[in-house]
Amino acid sequence: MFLKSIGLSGYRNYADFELRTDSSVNIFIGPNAQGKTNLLEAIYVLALTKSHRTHQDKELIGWDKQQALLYGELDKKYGPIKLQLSISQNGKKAKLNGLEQKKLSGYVGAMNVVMFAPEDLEIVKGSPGIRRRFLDMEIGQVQPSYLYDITQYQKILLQRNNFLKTPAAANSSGSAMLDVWNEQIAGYGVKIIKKRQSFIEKLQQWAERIHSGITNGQEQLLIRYAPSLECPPEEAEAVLLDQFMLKLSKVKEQEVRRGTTLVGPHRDDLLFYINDKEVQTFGSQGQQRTTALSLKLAELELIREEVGEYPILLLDDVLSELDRYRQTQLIETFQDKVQTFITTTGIESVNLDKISGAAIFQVRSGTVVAE
Ligand SMILES: Nc1ncnc2c1ncn2[C@@H]1O[C@H](COP(=O)(O)OP(=O)(O)OP(=O)(O)O)[C@@H](O)[C@H]1O
Repeated sequence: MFLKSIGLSGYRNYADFELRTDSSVNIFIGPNAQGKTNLLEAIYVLALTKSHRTHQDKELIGWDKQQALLYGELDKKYGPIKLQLSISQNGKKAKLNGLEQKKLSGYVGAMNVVMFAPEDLEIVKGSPGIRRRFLDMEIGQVQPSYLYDITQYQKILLQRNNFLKTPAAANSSGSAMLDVWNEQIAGYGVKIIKKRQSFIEKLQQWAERIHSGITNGQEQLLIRYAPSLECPPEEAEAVLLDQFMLKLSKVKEQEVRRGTTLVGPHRDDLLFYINDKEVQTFGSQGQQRTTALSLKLAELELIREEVGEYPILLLDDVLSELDRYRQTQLIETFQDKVQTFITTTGIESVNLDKISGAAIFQVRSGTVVAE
C-alpha cells in the first residue's frame, strides 16, 4: 500500500499541515523536538487510531486546540481509500471514503503500518504489559475480530476485578455472580489465546529466518508464547474453555483474598531466545536491538501474508542506532517494495548510497519543507 498524502490539523505541534508523499522512501531531517516523531506518530495513529508512545489520546491534540484531525489518501491493490480520523475530548470518530464507521474496529485495518522506534527495545527488555500491547496492536490490525474480543475481555475483567474487591465476593450469592463472569471471561479469553498463539507461530517462522540473515547465520532466534493458561496448539477451543473454568475455580479463594483476576490473557507473556539463551536476561544490547528489528521485519512479511500487500514502514530515528551492515540489511528489506518513512537528526547517519529515489524533507517547528 502507498500513502499518497497526509493532512493534519491541531495535531500536536502541527496546526495546519498537508504533505504529498509521492516517493516510496521519504526521509525527514531536523534537530530535536521539531516534530519528526510527531509526524510518524500521526501516520501510525491515522492507521491504528492509537499512538505507539502514549495511551492518552488527549496528548495528541494541539495544546491550544479542541480537536485533532488527521486525514490521508491511500492507494491499495484494490483501489484508493480516503481515511479520516478526528480526536477530541469526547472520543474518536473515523471515516473511510467519507463514510463514518460505527465502530473503530471497522476502520482499523484499512491501512496497515509497522513502526520501528527506539522504544521498541522495550518489547524485548521491558515488562510483559509492553509485549501484550505489542501483540494486541499487531493482531488487531490484521484481524478486526481480535479487537472486539480484547475490548470485551478488558471490560469484563475490570468489572470482575472491581467485584472481587468487595466483601460480597466472599459469600454464596457473590459466588454465583462470579460464575457468570467466569463464563464470559473464559469465553473471550480462549478466543484471544488462540489468536495470539497462531499469530506468534507465524511471527516466529518469519523472525527466525530474518534474524538468521541479519546475523549471517550466527544466531537462531526463537519466539515463544508464555500463556497464563497451558494450551497445546492442537487443543480445541471447547477443551481450553473447560481448562480455563477449572483453573478459575481452583484460584477462586486466592482471587477473593487478593481482589484481582489471576488467570487469563491479561497475564500472558512472550519469550525470546537466541541460541537457546533468553534474550531479556542474557542478550547483549546489540542482540536485543537486533531481536526487536527481526520482530518488526517479520511483521512486514506477516501482514503481507495476511492482507495481500506490504504495510507502510515507519522508521523513527533507528537507522543511526544500527551499524552499517545492519542498516544495509534493513534498507535492502524495504527498498523497492515497502513505502517507508524515516526520521533522522542528520543525513550523515543514514547510508544514503544504498537508498535510491528518496524524497528528503526538512522539519522545523511543525513545518515540513521538501529539499
Ligand atoms: N499536544 C501537543 N501540542 C503542541 N505541541 C506538542 C504537543 N505534544 C508535543 N508537542 C511538541 O512537539 C515537539 C516534539 O516533537 P517530536 O517528538 O516530534 O520531536 P522530534 O523532532 O522527533 O525530536 P527528537 O529528534 O528529539 O525525537 C516538542 O516541541 C513538543 O513541545
